[in-house]
Amino acid sequence: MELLDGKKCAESLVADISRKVAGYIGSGLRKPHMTIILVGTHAPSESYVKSKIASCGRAGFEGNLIRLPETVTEQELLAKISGINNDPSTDGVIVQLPLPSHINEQNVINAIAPEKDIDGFHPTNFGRMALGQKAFRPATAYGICKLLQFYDIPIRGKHCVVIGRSNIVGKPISIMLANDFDIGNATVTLTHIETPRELLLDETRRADIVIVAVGIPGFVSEDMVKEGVVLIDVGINRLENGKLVGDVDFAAVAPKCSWITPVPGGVGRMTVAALMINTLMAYENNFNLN
Ligand SMILES: Nc1nc2c(c(=O)[nH]1)N[C@@H](CN(C=O)c1ccc(C(=O)N[C@@H](CCC(=O)O)C(=O)O)cc1)CN2
Repeated sequence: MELLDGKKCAESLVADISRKVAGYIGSGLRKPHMTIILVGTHAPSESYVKSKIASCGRAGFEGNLIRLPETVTEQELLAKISGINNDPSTDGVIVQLPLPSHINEQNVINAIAPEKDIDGFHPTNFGRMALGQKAFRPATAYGICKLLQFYDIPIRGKHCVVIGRSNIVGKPISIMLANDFDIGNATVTLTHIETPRELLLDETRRADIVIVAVGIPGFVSEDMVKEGVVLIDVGINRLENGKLVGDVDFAAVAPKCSWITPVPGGVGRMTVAALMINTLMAYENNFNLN
C-alpha cells in the first residue's frame, strides 16, 4: 500500500502557481485576488478558511476574508456578493459552506458571478463541466483528479464507485471521471447512503477505484473492497477526542489498498490546491492570458 499524499501534491501544484504568478507580476500585472466570505463562527470552517488564506500567500495571491455575523440576512449576504461581483480588483470569490439554516445556500451560490465562481458550484459552471466544456470545476472533485494525475493512477477503462451524491463532491467527481477530457473515460457507478447494502457491496467489491464522501467515520470496512483497490477518502470527521478521521476504517482497509489517501493530509489539502488553480484561471481569464 502506498499513500496518495495530498500535502506533497498540493505543495507541488501551489509552487508551480507561485512561479507563474511571479512572472505575471514581473511583467507589471497586479497579484491574483481571492475573496472568501465566512458567515458565523463554525469551527471547521474557520480551519478551512485559514488554510485557504495561507495557501493564497504561498501562491503569491492576495487573499482577503470578509467575516459576517451568524445573524446576517440572506438579502444582506446577496448584496455583499453583488458588490464583489462588480469589483474588477477581485478575480474569484467563495462563500464558505455550510451557511446558517435561515439562508438558502443555492440562492447564494446562484448569486456569484459565474466568471468569479472559483468553487465551480454555480449552475453555469457545473453545467459546462458536465458537458466537458471549459469551466471552474468543483474544488474537491478537481483536487481528487489532480491527485490521481500526480501519481499516474490509471483512470481510463477503470471501474470507479463513488459513495455519496453531494453537489460539491459526489456528483461532480462522478461526471468528471466519466467525461472524456484531461482525466476521465472511466466507468462510474454513483451510490449513496440510500443504496441497498447488497447492491452497494456488489459494486464496491468489484471497483478498481472507490471514492467515499458520506461523512460517516469507518463507513468503508475491509469487507467492502477488493485487493489492490485505489481508495479516495473524502471524509473529514472530527471525533469527540478531537481526532480527525475519514470515512474509511483506515487501519483495517489500508493493507488491501494499492493506494489510499490519508486523513488528514489527503483530499482536504487538494481541495485548497484546486481552489488556487481555479483562482489563477479566473485571473488569467481576466487578463486574457490563456
Ligand atoms: N465554499 C466551500 N465550502 C466548503 C467546501 C468547498 O469546496 N467550498 N468544501 C468543504 C470542505 N473544505 C473546504 O472548504 C475543506 C475541507 C478540508 C480541508 C483541509 O485542509 N483539511 C485538512 C485538515 C484540516 C483540519 O485539521 O481541520 C486535511 O485534510 O489535511 C480544507 C477545506 C466544506 N465547505
